[in-house]
Amino acid sequence: MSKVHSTQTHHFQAEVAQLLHLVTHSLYSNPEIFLRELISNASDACDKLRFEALNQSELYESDPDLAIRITLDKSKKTLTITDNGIGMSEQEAIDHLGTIAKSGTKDFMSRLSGDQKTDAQLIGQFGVGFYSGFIVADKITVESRRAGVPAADGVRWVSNGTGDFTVERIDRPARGTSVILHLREDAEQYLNAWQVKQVVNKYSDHISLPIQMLKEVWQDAKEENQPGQMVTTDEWETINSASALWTRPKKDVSDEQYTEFYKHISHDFHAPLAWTHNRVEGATEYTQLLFIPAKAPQDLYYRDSQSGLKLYVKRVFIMDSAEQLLPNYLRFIKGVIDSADLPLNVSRELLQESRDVRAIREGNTRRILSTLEQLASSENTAEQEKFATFYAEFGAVLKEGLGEDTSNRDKIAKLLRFASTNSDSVTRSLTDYKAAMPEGQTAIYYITAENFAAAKNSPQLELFRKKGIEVLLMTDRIDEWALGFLTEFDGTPLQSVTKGAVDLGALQDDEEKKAAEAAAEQLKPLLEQLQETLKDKAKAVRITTRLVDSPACLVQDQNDLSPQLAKMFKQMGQDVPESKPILEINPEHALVKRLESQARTAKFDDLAQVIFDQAMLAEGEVPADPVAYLRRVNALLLG
Ligand SMILES: Nc1ncnc2c1ncn2[C@@H]1O[C@H](COP(=O)(O)OP(=O)(O)OP(=O)(O)O)[C@@H](O)[C@H]1O
Repeated sequence: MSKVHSTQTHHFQAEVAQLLHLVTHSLYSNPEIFLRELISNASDACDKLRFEALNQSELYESDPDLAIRITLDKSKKTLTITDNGIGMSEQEAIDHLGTIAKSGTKDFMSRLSGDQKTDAQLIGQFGVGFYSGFIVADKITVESRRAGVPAADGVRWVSNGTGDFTVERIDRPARGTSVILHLREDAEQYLNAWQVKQVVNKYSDHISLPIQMLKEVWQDAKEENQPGQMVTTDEWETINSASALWTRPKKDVSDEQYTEFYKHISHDFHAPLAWTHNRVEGATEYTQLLFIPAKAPQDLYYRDSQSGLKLYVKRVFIMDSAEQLLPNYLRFIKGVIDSADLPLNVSRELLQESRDVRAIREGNTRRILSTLEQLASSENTAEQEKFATFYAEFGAVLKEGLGEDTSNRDKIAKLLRFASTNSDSVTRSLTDYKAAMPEGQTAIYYITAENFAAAKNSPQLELFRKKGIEVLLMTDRIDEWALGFLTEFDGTPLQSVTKGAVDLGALQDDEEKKAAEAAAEQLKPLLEQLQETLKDKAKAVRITTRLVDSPACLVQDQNDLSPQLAKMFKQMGQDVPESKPILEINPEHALVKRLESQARTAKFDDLAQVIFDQAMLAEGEVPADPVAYLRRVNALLLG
């Protein structure tokens, strides 16, 4: 008894409809990319089947040889891409071919300018996955059956790329998916086998599965004076190299092929900045192909952001995002690891405990850090620019490594770049800083602040400026936390200029020190009165030599958290002990002198509070009671 199946009509998700409109109404500078996209999907579907079949070999049914086949039908004007991968159920076809799940798509859509030419170029680079079929087809039929379900549970999905699509249940004995493109008149060149082979060669040669087409042979004319012609035989021919790209020797892989491969595994539409490809031998054997992307993904800082390493075991795909193979601070790296030692049925839990995995992780880390070091120290401008791009995108993440990866701390520290009082751009390395240190300077000085302006104009830098001592300006949120782990670089201690009392050692002459001591003695009553007035706000009040133009500044006790760090921890939901800053005053400043002269008057209180609040403002912080601050300033202005 044959079942009657109804055809249902569904609407595309709004973003899909928008994308389709774009695909079908733009001019295509690069229509051929549809093949790359559809072959990539077919290859992913085969990888998924292989993985699911590791524990369920019956999913292979009687068809274990995975392949992608392209067939051309000149009379029907169709090009069909068939795979015997995982396939789709009816619901999966509705969900996956009617909505967009891809993470980069929103970003992509937001870049569209409305100008057809520029947008078309963008599509050419980015690819729009399955929907790129509509660049060349005015109708697409997808027929599919999921591995392991009966032939009667096949699905047919049809759309002409406007607002909706239909789905119906069909009988489909073959497992996997066929994407049938009904070619537009202006895309009939893709009925030509030679042309299709060219495109496959260009974009999809790295695919490790065989991509097959029916072999064509030359046939002479049967009658004299008639032209000969190419005829299609019924023998399948593999048209790509069909070996996994990472298994090939480096010299046999071109930059274009590496780039295409990167785009295939990362879904990134930018070319990678750099890659490193090695076969590692020894106690743990594996092949590593690691890419450094040019652009940070949007989810880089999300707790559940996915790592980008695919794990293969002896060329069998095992899993995506094998986060155990890289430390967390290198989570932006994409690539493939193919291990010769791990068991095929390795699970995420097993990976956690494996010695081989630890060795692979360490090997990967070393490689990435040395690749970055090469870019950073290169004489070649293009390479230096690559490093600058890398640093702008991923520098803050790299700093997490100072806390996470003690064994590579020195290597990471060498890669760090900062702005400084001598350089507005983030290009100063600790090595360069050290090399330029004047004699007598015994520490690397830095300041952390909310933003560049607050760092650069901080009163704490006045003395350093006066003495011509360079201070590194750090404005990444993570800096203070990360630098807490870097107490020294190449034997020289790092010292925050906002922590503890200022001690420039040999750089400060004895006279200055003596003058400060004398001032402290003389101003003792003032300091005591200030301390009493500000007891709710300041932990201590003391004289400083670090100020030149400002009356006062705030510093932290050597072991206290800065307000920025305290704020960050609080936002993360952690308990932070309350710590008050220390107010340091400049005995030479006219306002401090005024304060001294008003010591026993009614104005003292207001003046003291204003000086404290202004020191807050100079840090980029808002006074605890802004209205009271304004009232006091106004009273002083009028008085
Ligand atoms: N040949 C196929 N076999 C099985 N599922 C497929 C196939 N082609 C597409 N799909 C399903 O449809 C989804 C959407 O495909 P689409 O190409 O639009 O995006 P994507 O594959 O997620 O991203 P990208 O194209 O960047 O790889 C896929 O994630 C997959 O689940």
